[in-house]
Amino acid sequence: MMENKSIAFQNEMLKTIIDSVHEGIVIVDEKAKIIYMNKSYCEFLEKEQEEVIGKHVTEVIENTRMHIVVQTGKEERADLQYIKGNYMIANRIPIVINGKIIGAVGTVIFRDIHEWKRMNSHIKSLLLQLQTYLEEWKEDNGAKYTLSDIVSQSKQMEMLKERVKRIADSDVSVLIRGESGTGKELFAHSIHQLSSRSHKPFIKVNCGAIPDHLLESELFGYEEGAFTGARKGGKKGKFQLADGGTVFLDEIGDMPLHMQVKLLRVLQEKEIEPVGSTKTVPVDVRIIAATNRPLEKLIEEKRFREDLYYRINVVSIFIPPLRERPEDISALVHHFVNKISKRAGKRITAIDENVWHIFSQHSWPGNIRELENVVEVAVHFAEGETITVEALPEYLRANSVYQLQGKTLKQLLEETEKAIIKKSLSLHQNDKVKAAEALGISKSTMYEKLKKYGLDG
Ligand SMILES: Nc1ncnc2c1ncn2[C@@H]1O[C@H](COP(=O)(O)OP(=O)(O)OP(=O)(O)O)[C@@H](O)[C@H]1O
Repeated sequence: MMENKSIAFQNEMLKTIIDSVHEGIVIVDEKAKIIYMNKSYCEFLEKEQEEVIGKHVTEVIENTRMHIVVQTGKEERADLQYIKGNYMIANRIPIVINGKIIGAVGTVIFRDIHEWKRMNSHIKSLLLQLQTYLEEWKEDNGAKYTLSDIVSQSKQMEMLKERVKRIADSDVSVLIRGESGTGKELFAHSIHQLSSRSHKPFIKVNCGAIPDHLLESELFGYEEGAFTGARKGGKKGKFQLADGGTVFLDEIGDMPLHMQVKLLRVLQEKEIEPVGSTKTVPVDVRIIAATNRPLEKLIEEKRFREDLYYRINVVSIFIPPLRERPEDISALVHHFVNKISKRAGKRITAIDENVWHIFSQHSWPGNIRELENVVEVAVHFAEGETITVEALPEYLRANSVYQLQGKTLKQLLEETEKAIIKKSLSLHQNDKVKAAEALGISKSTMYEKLKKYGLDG
């Protein structure tokens, strides 16, 4: 029993090995009937394994000599064999047990390495093309981010992520609110990724960026001849392209009223009517909308339809501005420093404490997008491996001077003096004499101040 099991195991193991190699391998018995042919060989000959097993080898392989090897018992190595328009290198080895020939093993590979290389580079270029298409497709149709791309440490954001996990898989419409640059688009991508629609397209429409007269055809497509300049054969709109997936309506607060009416009808009827067509087309999409505009106020002013508001606002997600979650700043800065320094080929190992101070005092009106831009500038302008205040954009440095935080005039003056001395030293490659000269102070005063501010190390 045990022995049987091990034979079955060995058989399976051998089959797996033989099938996993690139060479073509064939095994024949003493009558030159095929006992086994591996996958590569079958694929190359365009034959099925079941169909070749049991057949005489000459019926299956052109110009073979396997039937001769089982008679002569002489191995043949590196023989050129012409098969299916290719010269192959063939090896044929008899299997001998107790002096008796019981079969033979044959292997074939492509004749020369150039041919292999040519094939290889052909395949590589095909793969590259495929990759490019895939990336383009993903760019247009795929969600690029998932929840793990949303860097955060604050309680508010962690709770938000939990909420997103809970609602993502249902098909309800989600309205994402938050100031510009808070990460609304990131959340929209993540919701799609977590939903059962994730393998279907995620299509973004920037309602604020498309001119009024084009928005309808962008969203719902058009028929051939719908207007002058219309493409032959018409064009599919974003809703049709997203069928089965998600449409992300960014800046929905900027959608013109006449389009709001049409959008509402589509959401209610679940069908669209392409421009210039009289027929409707059913569509199955989930809606995620985002805005930084005060929709309730727009409703009061009759600039946003209340019925549409209720339709898209089944679940609403509010992303707090960065100034309300300062705990996230440090994690975000480290994340962006890593990302940007890698891309810029720079090594950044530290961030000066004054930089952290400025970051914690700033109100970040542009939220994470602003923070990312600031880090980008800082990484590029950093001299050496530390990001210092000098590398920050001018407006942040200027603002920081007016951050009094209950400090005495003496403290503020000292902080400023220290920053100026550091700047002068860095401008003069740490040459203390030159830095002192440039600031119009004596050498001894310079040394005194360096000691006072702990800059003499
Ligand atoms: N928590 C986060 N972690 C990492 N990157 C973030 C985070 N939040 C935002 N970002 C980055 O900040 C930038 C702005 O984010 P996003 O475009 O999602 O903001 P938005 O709220 O949609 O802005 P807008 O309203 O202006 O369209 C993007 O580059 C995004 O990758």
